[in-house]
Amino acid sequence: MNHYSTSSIEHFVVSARQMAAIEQRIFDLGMPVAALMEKVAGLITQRLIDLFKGVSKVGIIVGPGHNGGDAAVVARELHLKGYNVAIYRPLNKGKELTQAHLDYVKSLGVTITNHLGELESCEVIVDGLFGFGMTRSLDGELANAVKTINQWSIPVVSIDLPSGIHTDTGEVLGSAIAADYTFCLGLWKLAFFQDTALPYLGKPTLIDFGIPLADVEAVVKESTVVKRMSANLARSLLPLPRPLVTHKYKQGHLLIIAGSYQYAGSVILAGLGARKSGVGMVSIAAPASLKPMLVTHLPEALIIDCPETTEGAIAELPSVATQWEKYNAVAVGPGLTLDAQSLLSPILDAPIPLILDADGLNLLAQMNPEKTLKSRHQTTILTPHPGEFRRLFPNLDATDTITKVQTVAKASNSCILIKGARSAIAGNNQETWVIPESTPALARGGSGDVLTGLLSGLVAQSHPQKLSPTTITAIAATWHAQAGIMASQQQSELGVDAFTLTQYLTQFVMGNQFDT
Ligand SMILES: NC(=O)C1=CN([C@@H]2O[C@H](COP(=O)(O)OP(=O)(O)OC[C@H]3O[C@@H](n4cnc5c(N)ncnc54)[C@H](O)[C@@H]3O)[C@@H](O)[C@H]2O)[C@H](O)CC1
Ligand SMILES: [K+]
Repeated sequence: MNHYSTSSIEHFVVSARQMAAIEQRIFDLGMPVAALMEKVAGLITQRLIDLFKGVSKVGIIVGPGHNGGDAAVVARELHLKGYNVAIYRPLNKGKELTQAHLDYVKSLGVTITNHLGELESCEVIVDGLFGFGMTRSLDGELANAVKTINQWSIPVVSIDLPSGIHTDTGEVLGSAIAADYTFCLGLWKLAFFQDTALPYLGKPTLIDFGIPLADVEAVVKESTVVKRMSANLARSLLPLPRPLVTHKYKQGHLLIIAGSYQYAGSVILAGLGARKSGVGMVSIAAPASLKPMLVTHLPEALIIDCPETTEGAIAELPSVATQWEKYNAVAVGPGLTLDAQSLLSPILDAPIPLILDADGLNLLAQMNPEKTLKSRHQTTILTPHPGEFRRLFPNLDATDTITKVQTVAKASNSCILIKGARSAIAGNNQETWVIPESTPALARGGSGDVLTGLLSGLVAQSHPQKLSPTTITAIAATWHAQAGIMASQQQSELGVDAFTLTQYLTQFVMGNQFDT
């Protein structure tokens, strides 16, 4: 673990297999299974009571495994507190502990039915059908029940995961409960950071039931660790510290190679993103005709005029733009167009960190990306959206974003960020990060250019913490997403144009209203 604080429960993201192993370790050390279930269900019950004040009738769905066991204990506790509880149990079989809880709750007089209709008059439904033990697709009657519940307008709280969602990939297995709230138990599961699961999760929260960190680290250190870059964690690492005695070139010199006559604004947006990163110096290599405009918008930047093609793309780079010893990082891509064809090859030889986005990625897609990237001797960071990613790696056999970034990072010896509602990042050392929040307001032209500039500006800065490029990329992605969230809260989703976004970047670093 690094010296900064990722060693807390909320920063780990586990697979179903890892969760089961952690749980097993706890049981092997002497914790009784039933005691853990009791503890977890007590916390779930209290959160339900706090969330749904004034509610009196609660429907509880109890599945065959321990997810159902949790739900049965919740049913008992709510009944004892005076709630009107009805249990829907679609499958007659069940694990022993689950069955024991059901037998007891039945003896207390709680209705247990296999007719879903009896829950239609409930004010809240608790989904304990399946948790991380779900392995097979839902079909037949179970799938129909899930569809019916989704059609009702009764709020649904899922225990651990919405039933039907694959714990790791976030895929819908046949059909899935569309929850309003999901209480994730103990540790965040991978599904919470997969775009496919998002429409089903509702508002996700973690129920920390006191898993000792030592048990988590004992299990996840051997396999791939996935970490969650929360807003608070990103903010604790920003701004990158500057020594008291320094000068602009010691704070990093970033070269941005971007722009064309057609996409002139992309250079400005990348430049504004870089400005907000705190980087010491920015040089911009762009088509010569853009210079007056660039000087107006980015007076602090050094503009390197590039000869243009007839279409207004960069035709070639002047020698000053390839004197790599002058720069600490180079960002390539925004607005280049595919006319800037010959540009990329010499840049790929640059012995400094390279950040590729947009047309930088599209140009790379034409030149055997995996092999090309592998031959580089310095850090390479790619920031594709899913479309660009597919063009780069069309034959990749992986369904979910987290596996995709991990697979490609390893095969290409690079750091990959796939941008989405939930972005994921992996580095060649298999360090993996997920970004827990974003806003659809960021799905807007120019927003990616801002991220490119911001990220590249961070990469160019030397800093005593020596964060890995993968960690830096995760920080930039969270910073960008949180600035978007802040902008949309204050200006509505309509107000989050790329320029406005840049104005919220500093506010995120200074703000204290984010507690995720
Ligand atoms: N460590 C924790 O976080 C704790 C978790 N608890 C809860 O336990 C579940 C996991 O329990 P488990 O019994 O392993 O799995 P499930 O409840 O998800 O159910 C598995 C059960 O269902 C069968 N099954 C799977 N798919 C299907 C299907 N399509 N159709 C029919 N049956 C299916 C499978 O064969 C199993 O029998 C976790 O999520 C938490 O909610 C503990 O209570 C506390 C600690
Ligand atoms: K569930």
